[in-house]
Amino acid sequence: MSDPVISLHQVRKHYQDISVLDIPQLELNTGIYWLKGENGAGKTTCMKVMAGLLPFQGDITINNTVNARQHPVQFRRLINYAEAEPLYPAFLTGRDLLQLYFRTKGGEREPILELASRMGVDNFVNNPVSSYSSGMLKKLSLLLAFAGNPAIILLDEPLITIDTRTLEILYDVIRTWHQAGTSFLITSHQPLDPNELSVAGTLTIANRNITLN
Ligand SMILES: Nc1ncnc2c1ncn2[C@@H]1O[C@H](COP(=O)(O)OP(=O)(O)OP(=O)(O)O)[C@@H](O)[C@H]1O
Repeated sequence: MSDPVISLHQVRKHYQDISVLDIPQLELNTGIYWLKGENGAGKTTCMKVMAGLLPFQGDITINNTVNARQHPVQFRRLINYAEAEPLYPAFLTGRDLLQLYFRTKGGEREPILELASRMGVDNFVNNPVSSYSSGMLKKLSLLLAFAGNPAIILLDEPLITIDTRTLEILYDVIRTWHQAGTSFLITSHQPLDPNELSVAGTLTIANRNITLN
């Protein structure tokens, strides 16, 4: 059997003294996963913890070798995260952010520039993000999530805000990247369309823990 793309061991997260996550063990093999749970269950917190954006207790490892604490730079290059409601410094342009991601995440630029053109991000990439609509911001954040050579991409509510044409492109690019070996963890309050994505498992977050079905 292949190594898990990501494994969590004794992962705990508190906000002040309130416990939000207590995950004894979770291992995901390569695939596309749907992460579901009620409002406030901890989906966003879990993604931010996995992406190395929030402090936590415990261990998270990618590809069985790259540990969030021991190899923080390498770890963050292997996991990308797109926020449900992205916010960026108002004065930056989409192009500034693309350049920043290219520098920090590495990887080939050409596929991302092609995707920018396909998604229509090209049309506004030189404008400051303060001028973007919520859908434009969402498109930019989804585009940035594909930068570099991530082993796993975390998409927080990617299906909201974007128009139907962009949704088709998103499904298509998820399928293409997945065929090339990238895994996905996707939160959505609606089930992922089985005609569009073949899901390896459903993760349910409840009572601070995650179960895989
Ligand atoms: N910065 C914070 N400070 C304190 N508590 C927080 C903070 N962020 C989230 N929480 C709490 O952590 C819990 C989990 O929140 P989280 O945003 O992870 O849930 P979620 O499953 O993504 O919810 P939703 O489906 O509503 O987006 C909630 O009880 C929330 O109030």
